Amino acid sequence: MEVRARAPGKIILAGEHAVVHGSTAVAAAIDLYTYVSLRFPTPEDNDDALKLQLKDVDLEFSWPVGKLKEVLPELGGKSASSPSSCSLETAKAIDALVEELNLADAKIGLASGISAFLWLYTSIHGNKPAKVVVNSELPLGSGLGSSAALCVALSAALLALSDSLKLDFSHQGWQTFGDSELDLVNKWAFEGEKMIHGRPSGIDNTVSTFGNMIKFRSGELTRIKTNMPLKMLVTNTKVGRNTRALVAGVSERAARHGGAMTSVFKAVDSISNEVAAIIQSPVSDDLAITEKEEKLGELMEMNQGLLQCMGVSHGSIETVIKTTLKYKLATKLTGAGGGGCVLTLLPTLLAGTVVDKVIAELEESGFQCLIAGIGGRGMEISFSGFS
Ligand SMILES: Nc1ncnc2c1ncn2[C@@H]1O[C@H](COP(=O)(O)OP(=O)(O)O)[C@@H](O)[C@H]1O
Ligand SMILES: C[C@@](O)(CCOP(=O)(O)O)CC(=O)O
Ligand SMILES: [Mg+2]
Repeated sequence: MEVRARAPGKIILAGEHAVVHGSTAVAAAIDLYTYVSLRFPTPEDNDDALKLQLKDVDLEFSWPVGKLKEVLPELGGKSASSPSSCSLETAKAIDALVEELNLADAKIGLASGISAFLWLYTSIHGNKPAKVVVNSELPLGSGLGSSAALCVALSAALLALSDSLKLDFSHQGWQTFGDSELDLVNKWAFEGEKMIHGRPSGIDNTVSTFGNMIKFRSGELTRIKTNMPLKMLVTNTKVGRNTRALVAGVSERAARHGGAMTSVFKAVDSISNEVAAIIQSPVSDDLAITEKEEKLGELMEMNQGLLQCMGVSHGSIETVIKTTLKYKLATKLTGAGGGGCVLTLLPTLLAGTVVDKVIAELEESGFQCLIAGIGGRGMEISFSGFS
């Protein structure tokens, strides 16, 4: 009896960080996924532990259910159908469990992901023994939303085997949920994101759950239908960073310079709305597409300038911007910044040889490039071993 769930990463086309402060942002799912499989042991397995295997970082953890009952006794009988936030007291108890794992300094960033796992698992399934395996096609901690993809895939797998969803176990292959079940997954995933990011806007878990392209503002999503081909080069600077710290840094700057930062966030809001309008407006011919691409490129550059004002750019990001500018291509960071991934708009009529040259030059500088499919599927699940 096993369920497998997958959830995509994302790119933010406009509005990261400002979206935390109430501005509009535009995001799209990408075709790189995080997978979570969940299996409950049979009585013959004689297994009385909750096990978590994180394949990407080659780590495995095991908590005897007796220990979970002792440390998190109040989580035994929570309702999967009503997502709730982790209390301060429970967060402390979970932190203590994670501290006992003695993670190496280089892997300390994983602690928040493991805490999110423990919170989501015990909230939905109490102290039941299980084996959970996680693996991802996304680079972790690089701005492509691996934290949200993890929380969405985890919530989907946990809910799929809970009593609160009625699902067709006999369905072969990947299937998605109805809108109200997707909503429930999204709400639980947001609670997980809170444990990882501190103060997430909810855009990453929402686009990972529902897929496609979305406009997002103050917790509300509007689906966007693209009316133009959109090709982005994603460059991973491979500079590690931490979303929680970057989000907190922007809030601190906003507290120091309230008036200026309010204007910055307002400008970003206008940029995001204009980006969404351009993407959705109908196109008649190649000339119209070129015009739209030029406007999008300009808006990306403006957004990047404002992200720099927020203090989340980085030398490595500036190097990518300078390199792509030589080819007259527009670039902005995506996600939390401070390193991580950068987006470059690839116009439809741009020659393949130019794209190859840009990629070669970026990779010579030690960066890693990929062209991801944009606006695809959201979260899905698949059952195996049911008869
Ligand atoms: N596949 C995974 N395995 C283990 N931890 C993960 C995985 N995906 C995400 N995480 C958790 O999410 C954190 C990265 O989240 P974050 O800093 O928000 O960057 P991003 O969401 O852009 O990848 C990791 O440090 C880890 O705690
Ligand atoms: C910076 C922010 O806008 C996006 C963070 O994305 P990521 O974790 O860097 O993939 C934060 C948020 O919206 O929750
Ligand atoms: Mg994240």
